[in-house]
Amino acid sequence: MSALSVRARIERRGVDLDLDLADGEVLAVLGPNGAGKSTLLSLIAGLVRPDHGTVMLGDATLTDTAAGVFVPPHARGVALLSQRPLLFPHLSAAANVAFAPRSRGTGRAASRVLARQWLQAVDAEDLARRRPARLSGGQAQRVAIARALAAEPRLLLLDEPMSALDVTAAPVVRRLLRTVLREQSRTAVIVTHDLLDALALADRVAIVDAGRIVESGTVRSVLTSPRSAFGARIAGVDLLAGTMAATGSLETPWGTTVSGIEEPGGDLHPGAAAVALFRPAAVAVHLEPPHASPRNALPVTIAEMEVHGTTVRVRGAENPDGSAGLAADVTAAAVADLDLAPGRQVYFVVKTQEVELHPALPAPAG
Ligand SMILES: Nc1ncnc2c1ncn2[C@@H]1O[C@H](COP(=O)(O)OP(=O)(O)OP(=O)(O)O)[C@@H](O)[C@H]1O
Repeated sequence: MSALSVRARIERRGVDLDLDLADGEVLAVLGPNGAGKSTLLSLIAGLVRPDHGTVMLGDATLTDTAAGVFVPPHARGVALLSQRPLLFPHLSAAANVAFAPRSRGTGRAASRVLARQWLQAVDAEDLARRRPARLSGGQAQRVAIARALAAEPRLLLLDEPMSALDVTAAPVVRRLLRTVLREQSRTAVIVTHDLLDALALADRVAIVDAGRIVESGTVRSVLTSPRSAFGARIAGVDLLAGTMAATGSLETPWGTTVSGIEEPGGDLHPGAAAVALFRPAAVAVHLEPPHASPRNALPVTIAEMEVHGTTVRVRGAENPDGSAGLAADVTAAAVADLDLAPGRQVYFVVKTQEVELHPALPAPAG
C-alpha cells in the first residue's frame, strides 16, 4: 500500500494529477510556473477539492469525490510548511509550537515540554520566548518547522520552504530539513524551484508540467536521463521530443530527423513517442551542413551566447514546438573563428553515437 496516493482532476485549473509515494519517501516536485505544483499540495492538504478523484494517506481516505468524503485540513494528519512561516504574531515561538499539540488535546504543561523538545530539535531553543516579529526569516522558518513537526503529521508538505530566505539562511534550513527528513524517515513532498533542494533532500523527483506529472524517477535518473523538456533543462542536456520514424531514427513534429543509439530493451517501435538526448559538449557548430557523414546536422538560429569559464554556451532559438532551444558548448576560439553571434543561422552537428534515444511519455491529450 502507498503511504500517499493522489488521483485528482480540477478542470478549471487544467490539472490532472496521479501520484504515489512510498512510506518514508521524500519526493521533490519541480516544474515551470503555473504547472500545478502548489495545487498538488493544496489537494493533499485539503485546501482544494478536486472535481473528481481521491486522496489516500495510508489506508485513510482523505478525499473521495465519488463517495462524498472530504476530511477537513486540520484532521488530515498532514502538515504544510509554506514559503513564509505563518506563525501567530501574538504568540511567542514556544507558544506557536505548543499550539499544535494543544489543538490535538494535549495538556498545557505537556504541550510546553513538547514545544521545548521540538525547538531543540531545530536548534531554536534560545528563541523560545521571542515573538515572530523579532525573528529573522531563517529563525522564523526554523520555528515553523518545529511547529509542523510538533503536530506529529504522517505526511509533511513543504512549499518552497527556502525560497523566501536569504543566501546565508537557506543552507542552514536546508541542512536542518535534511536531518529532520532523513533521521526521522519522514514521508514528505517538497515543491521547489531549486535543484539543490531536490539533490539534498529528495529520494525521487516528479516533474509537473501543464497540470500533469510528465516524468518521475530517482533524482539521478532524471538528471542523467531526463524524459521531459523541463527535466532536460534542469539537467543541462539537450532534448528533442518526437516519434520514432525507423530504427535508430526519431522525427520531430516539425520534420527534423535525429539518429541515435536506442536504449536497450526500450521497445522503440516506429511511431512510438521518444526523446533524443545529447550533451551540449558533444555538439559542434558548423556554418554549413557537413556532407556524407553519420552525423546529425540540426539547423539552428543562435538566440544567445554565454561564457562559462573557457567555454561558450551557444543557445539556439526555441524549437517550433515551444521547447527550449538546443545548447552547444564550444570553445571561445571556435566562436571567434566562425564569427558566431545571436541571429546567425548555423548547424549543430552531433554524432549518432552521442545521441541517446529513449521512450517518452506521449504528450498529454488536449
Ligand atoms: N486559487 C486559485 N484559483 C483558481 N486557479 C488557480 C488558483 N491557484 C492556482 N490556479 C491555477 O492553477 C494552475 C496551477 O497553478 P499552481 O499555483 O498550482 O502552479 P505552480 O506550479 O505552483 O506555480 P508556481 O511555480 O508559479 O508557484 C494555474 O493555471 C493557476 O493559474
